[in-house]
Amino acid sequence: MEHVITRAAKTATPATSVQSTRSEQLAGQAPHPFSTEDLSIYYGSFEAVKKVNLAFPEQTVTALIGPSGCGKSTFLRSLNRMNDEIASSSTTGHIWMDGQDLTAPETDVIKLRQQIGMVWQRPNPFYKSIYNNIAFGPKYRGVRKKKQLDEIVESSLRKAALWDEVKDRLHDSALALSGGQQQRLCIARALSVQPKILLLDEPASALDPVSTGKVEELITELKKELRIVIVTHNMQQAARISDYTAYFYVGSLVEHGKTNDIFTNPENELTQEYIMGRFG
Ligand SMILES: Nc1ncnc2c1ncn2[C@@H]1O[C@H](COP(=O)(O)OP(=O)(O)OP(=O)(O)O)[C@@H](O)[C@H]1O
Repeated sequence: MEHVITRAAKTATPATSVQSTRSEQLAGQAPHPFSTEDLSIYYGSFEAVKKVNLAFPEQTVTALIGPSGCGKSTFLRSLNRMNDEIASSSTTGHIWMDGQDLTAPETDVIKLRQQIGMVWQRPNPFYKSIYNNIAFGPKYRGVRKKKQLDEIVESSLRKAALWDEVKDRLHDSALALSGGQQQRLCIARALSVQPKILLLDEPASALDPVSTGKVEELITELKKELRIVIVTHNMQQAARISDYTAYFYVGSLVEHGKTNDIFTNPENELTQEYIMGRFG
């Protein structure tokens, strides 16, 4: 059974992280199937993310919100070890997935990034055909049979709600697609290797309202199969699509709880100010 997620105390300040540690919360229990424990992330000696404890329940969307520079993207990128690519970055604490500590040096990060897919703010399709964008990951994993690849391409594009728009031009360049279609293609590409978790870093911020709506619908559909973690500056979007919201401020997790509670009755004054300011 997944552990209950606590909300932060009303009076605490972000400087003294308001989340209790997992050892306090969950003494004697196994780690949550996908969670962080006292996760800190540094650039050199600068602590960009401070001892964050956060759990992501199955079949839910968690929105990470907060002012610019508060560590949302850094935290998100660390979940599949993408932050390792930044030379000055280092991590303390733990990221748990199914009992494994993903921060362990022996973690196979290539495999990990198949299990925890990521979609960036700006669509970044490969300079390849639509088909080959999707088939790339499965081929890399050893799928060779054309029939099997065809099936993966179709099912991934269907899941990303793009199949009907591209089924007659699968061998055209992916770069000929609109921005919104390219972003759904990037989601389909992440889905092609059957991830358990999808990380989305402001996936709709570069899109027009119609494309944004399609991506939001897609997220709501995909959460039936996946855990989704999304960074967004768009409060309406967070309120529409997420089940849980985590508010970050200068690297600390200030408050985390059910989205409806966070938006209607935030416990921490900082959350309240941010949400009122952004919503009002
Ligand atoms: N590659 C890097 N090297 C050094 N410092 C970095 C790097 N990336 C981010 N930072 C710093 O870490 C802190 C958190 O940045 P991050 O991008 O995670 O914040 P964010 O909340 O996602 O911001 P935004 O909403 O503007 O995208 C900031 O002070 C930022 O300047």
